[in-house]
Amino acid sequence: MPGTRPRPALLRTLATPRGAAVAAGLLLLALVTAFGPALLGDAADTRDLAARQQGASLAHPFGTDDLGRDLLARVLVATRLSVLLALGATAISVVGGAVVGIVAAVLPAALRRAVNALVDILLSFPWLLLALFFSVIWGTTATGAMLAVGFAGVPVFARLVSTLAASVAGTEYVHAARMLGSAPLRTARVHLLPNVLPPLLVNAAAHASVSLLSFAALSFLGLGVQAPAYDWGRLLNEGARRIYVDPMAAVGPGLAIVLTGVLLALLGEVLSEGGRRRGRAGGRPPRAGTGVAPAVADDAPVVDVRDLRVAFAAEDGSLVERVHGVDLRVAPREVVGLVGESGSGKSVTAMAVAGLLGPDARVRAERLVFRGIDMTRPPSPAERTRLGLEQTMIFQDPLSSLNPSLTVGRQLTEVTEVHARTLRAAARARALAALERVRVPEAARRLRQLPHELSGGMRQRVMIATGLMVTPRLIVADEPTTALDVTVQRQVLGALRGAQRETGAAILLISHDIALVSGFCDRVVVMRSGRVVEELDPRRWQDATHPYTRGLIACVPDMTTDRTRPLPVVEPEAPDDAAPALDPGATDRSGRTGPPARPGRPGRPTRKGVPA
Ligand SMILES: Nc1ncnc2c1ncn2[C@@H]1O[C@H](COP(=O)(O)OP(=O)(O)OP(=O)(O)O)[C@@H](O)[C@H]1O
Repeated sequence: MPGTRPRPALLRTLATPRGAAVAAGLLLLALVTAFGPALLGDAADTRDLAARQQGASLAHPFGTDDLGRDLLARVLVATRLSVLLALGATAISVVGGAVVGIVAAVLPAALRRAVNALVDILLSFPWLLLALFFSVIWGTTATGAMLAVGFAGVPVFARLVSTLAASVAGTEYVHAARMLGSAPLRTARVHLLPNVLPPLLVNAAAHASVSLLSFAALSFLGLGVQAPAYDWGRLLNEGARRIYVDPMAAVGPGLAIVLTGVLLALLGEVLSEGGRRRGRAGGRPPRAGTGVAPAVADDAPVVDVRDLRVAFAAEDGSLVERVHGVDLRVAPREVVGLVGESGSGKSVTAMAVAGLLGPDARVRAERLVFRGIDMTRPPSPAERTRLGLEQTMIFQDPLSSLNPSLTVGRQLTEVTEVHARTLRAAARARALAALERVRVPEAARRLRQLPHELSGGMRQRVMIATGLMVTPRLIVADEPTTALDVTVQRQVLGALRGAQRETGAAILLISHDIALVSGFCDRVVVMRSGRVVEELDPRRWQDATHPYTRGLIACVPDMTTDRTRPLPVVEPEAPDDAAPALDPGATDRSGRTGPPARPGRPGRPTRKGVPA
């Protein structure tokens, strides 16, 4: 219903029949665990030699044991020890695995490989075998068995956490948070944990079921809980001796183990279902914040690039240059279009300007300056803050640019928290105004929603709204409308234009669509194979001199185009085999010096269908 807040995903999942059954089962299990020993302790321990080894009856549904004690009462009382030991073992596995996984993720590559290799070796052993091995080390006590089962599960979670941490750490939004100067602990808390925790919890619930079974197995073998204490494994052991005479003596504790195991496994599925309902994505959150006084004169170029060269390491370790000496200047408030076929180096050029190329990129330039900041070297903390406040990036896929686990409002207000320490209420009011200005309907409700709950066009407008949280000097829009239909494209471009007028920012609009760029930009820079081939005034296409530009323009149909004939095609360029590689003095974004230069082959084709 419009205007009402949607129920959290987990609540919606619990409202399903399976969710409700799991919730009821967990409640029952919790009640028996909490109150079983107090309510049934006497019945479970009262000996009645006259009634020893009885079969199932109304008075004793599971029968009695060797000393005439009621087996149903004993199974119920054993719930506490069985469940708590399984949960304890699971906690050891999860915490131990998380520590090993996170430490492995931050270790230098060689050590990380060593830890991962050890984890792989441990994972290749059958789990119960590992548990038996550890139980010999820790001794045949209940605590020893808990430690054994717990430690046997550590490699499982170590592998899971290191994989999750590595995948989240490589996302655009974590990269952006680092660029904003967010402290490592804050980045871990705000971006890593919320994305790593849900899959970790899902796996922990499912793993608790395995721990329960393993624990029962150890106790059954006499390696777990020792007399006079008892858990389900021990009761099963005692009952198994009489299984052909009184089957219920073994079936009773067996049922308790199986039902609880199924319940915990279903809990994992319900949590996982809740996670799926929330949707998933990766990406980069907005750069936002409050305006700061510009550190350079307002009429100085926003972007000043001369002879920019960017290379990446090929698989054989050689460096392959992808951008070969690009010159680019963007004046304040200027809207510059960067067009060219796929792989022509548009995005790499823009990412170099924004300082967002990863450590695998080797950047060299005579000049690579964003508003007085030299982008060829790592920024100082003050420069990092300015970059966070003065640049806004809008990518093609907003779903991958927004943190899937944070609400729209939280992401819009992020930088105000990091840099400006604005009060949360003030930041939210600003975020609401920003959403309204880019015409996001029901802005107040949208602030509370997660990115996947918005349409593609709306997400893109949220990205543009992030630019309105600050006073950006440059908005880099990398194919911002490619994934959208034509009507929504117009709305998004309108929002972008509005944001530009309001903030006075310059725009670098990247597109392979020369028709779109010509209607939007003051100037168009045409790129091919990592080089700028021509710069044009979009109102004077007829002045284009380069055959490639002329070819691109000829491919755009107009009202006079003969629809019976195929559109012209731009001929592909010969592969750039002779691409020069960087010299050893080239630096990557972290200031490291590059390896010796060696020429190599470009890895991607340089041509894609020219836009119609
Ligand atoms: N991290 C990387 N490692 C290796 N090569 C890369 C990397 N990033 C980009 N490249 C290469 O650099 C070249 C330019 O890529 P870029 O993404 O800038 O092209 P583009 O013009 O933006 O194309 P598209 O429109 O398809 O995005 C391509 O050959 C690409 O394969």
